[in-house]
Amino acid sequence: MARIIDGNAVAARIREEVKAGLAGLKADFGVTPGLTVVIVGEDPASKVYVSRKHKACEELGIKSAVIRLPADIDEEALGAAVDSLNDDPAVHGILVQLPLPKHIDAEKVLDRIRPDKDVDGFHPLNVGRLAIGREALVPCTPHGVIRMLELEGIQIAGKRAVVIGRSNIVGKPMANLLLARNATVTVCHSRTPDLPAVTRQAEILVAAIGKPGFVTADMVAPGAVVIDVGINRVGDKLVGDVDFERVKEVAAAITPVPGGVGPLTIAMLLHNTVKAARLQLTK
Ligand SMILES: Nc1nc2c(c(=O)[nH]1)N[C@@H](CN(C=O)c1ccc(C(=O)N[C@@H](CCC(=O)O)C(=O)O)cc1)CN2
Repeated sequence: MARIIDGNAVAARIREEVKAGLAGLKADFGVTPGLTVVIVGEDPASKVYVSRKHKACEELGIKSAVIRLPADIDEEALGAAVDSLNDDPAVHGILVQLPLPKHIDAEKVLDRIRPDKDVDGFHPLNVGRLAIGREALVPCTPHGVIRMLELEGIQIAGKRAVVIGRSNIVGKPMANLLLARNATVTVCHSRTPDLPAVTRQAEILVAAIGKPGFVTADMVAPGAVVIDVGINRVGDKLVGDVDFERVKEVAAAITPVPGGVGPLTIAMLLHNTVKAARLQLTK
């Protein structure tokens, strides 16, 4: 049976690293970094995630603020709120919680965040810098997966990695991060012919599709490392994109849902907030 990777334990180790980074910022510049999260509307899951982000900041000693805006706010008013955070020197990190209401063009709003305050790493400048191997603020979830592999002692260089899903938030940055660490990377998606034949080649398989139980045991090579990025609500249960119970019998290591990749998203946000502050202070 596979080793079950404990995402909460990995997140705790990352928070210790962030603590050291915070102490370094204090010592070098006398600064405590500030993160502001903007949430629009009343999506229940988003509210939970935003309050977890706030709590995680407070626990570590990062200044945290949450701006709550009504669901019917127009795009320009939301953009103006971002502009004022861009101009506020006490705010080192800005995050607009997704999803946004349908009438708002999320891309336009995210593009308005100053790239050096873009702690989500979604701004085209950060996306491009990551793609060409330059220093960047990197999306939290895929960066968390990389840190998890590293801290768990799982080798990436020289491995065949397959990423299922090509979203801008997870799939594409995940592929770029694995490539930057010298994996041989294949990205699969809804138009990939014979997807199981491709996934069976993977030594590291990352599932980021958003379909409960999509990855079945016959799609996984014996001894593979399986990382489940899916967070799907089925009834009152939270399940991943991987059929955990069966795949764990085939894989060498696997992440559960909940308790796998999810906790790393917030830990890496803390990391990015400290990194953003340092970027701004050393300009
Ligand atoms: N601006 C952003 N919006 C969203 C992001 C993001 O990275 N930036 N990611 C997701 C939501 N998200 C953070 O915002 C997030 C998702 C899941 C978890 C987490 O800890 N999951 C736990 C279980 C949580 C539960 O019980 O509901 C787990 O998997 O163990 C944290 C943050 C979409 N929006």
